[in-house]
Amino acid sequence: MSPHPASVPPSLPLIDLANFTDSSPEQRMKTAKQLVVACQDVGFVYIVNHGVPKEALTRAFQVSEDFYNLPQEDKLKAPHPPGWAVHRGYSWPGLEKVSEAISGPNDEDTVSKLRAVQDFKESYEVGSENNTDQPNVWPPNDVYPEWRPTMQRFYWTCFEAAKTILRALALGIGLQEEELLRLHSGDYNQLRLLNYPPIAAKALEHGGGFERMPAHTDWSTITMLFQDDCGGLQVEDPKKPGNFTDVEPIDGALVMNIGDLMMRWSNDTLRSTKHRVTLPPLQDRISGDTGITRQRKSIVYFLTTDPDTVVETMSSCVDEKHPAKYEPITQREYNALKASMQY
Ligand SMILES: O=C(O)CCC(=O)C(=O)O
Ligand SMILES: [Fe+2]
Repeated sequence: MSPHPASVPPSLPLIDLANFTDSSPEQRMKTAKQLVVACQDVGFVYIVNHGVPKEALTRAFQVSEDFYNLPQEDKLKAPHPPGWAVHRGYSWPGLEKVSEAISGPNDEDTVSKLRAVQDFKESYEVGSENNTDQPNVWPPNDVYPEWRPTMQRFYWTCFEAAKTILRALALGIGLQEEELLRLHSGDYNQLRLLNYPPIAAKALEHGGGFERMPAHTDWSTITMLFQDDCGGLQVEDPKKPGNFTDVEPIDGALVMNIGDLMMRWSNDTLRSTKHRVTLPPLQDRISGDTGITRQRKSIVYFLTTDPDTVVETMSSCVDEKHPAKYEPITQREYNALKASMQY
């Protein structure tokens, strides 16, 4: 698939961050406000000139590809620890979901094709080496020596770019420019390398609601997402719940979205919107006569604050008509609260 053609308007607002970094104070403020409006309306925005160098991104995707091409037994040498308290290392969800998805024509042929393509996604999560709450999990060095240094470097490359976004958001929402960044040391972010293996389209089509990744909101303050040119990411239309719009890949653009924590601190002014990953658009869906969809890769960078810093509702989002809806909270308390709501 070729990248989104320039003649077609993108499905989300698009911000050129060069208008924030290299321009007059008026232009900076205008861009910051545009970013905030997009985050209020949709909660999702394309950003170009985002500051992640193209070579660094190409390299991260290449190294990710090489890692996922390793034999499974090698990938499993860095397993995600059991349970959901720690988000590190390699996650291989197994075959079960695929077999659950066969609620359509349950013929032998379909089943064996599904087994051949295995699961919806695999992922690998990386944090800062300074985060003792969630120590990194790495494979032994001889498995793929490039993996660890490349991903460690890329983690911080993403944070550098994120700083500009946090500055623009703060300014646009009426805070001091450094106010949001001050809450993010960078040591509590999460880099997530995702691989969606080729899958028989039937697994999803007859699966009664199964997706490559089901609809969810992000737990982060903000998320930056880089996708390859496959497509399949969709965002819920905030005005029409249940309706999802394609977020087509745009060459050179990242997709930024607001997470639950930022929504809370902004007194629900900024929107944490549901999104999911489904099949690529119809024209790109099937490869050959086997009915197998393309592989998809994405790289996600979740930002969050330091776990024990108390964060109050942003002063600029509270007035007589809009009293603060939420108590001050730390990220650690917030995560515990969310987990208790889920179980
Ligand atoms: O792969 C994608 O495009 C989306 C990933 C995502 O939403 C997530 O990891 O939270
Ligand atoms: Fe997400």
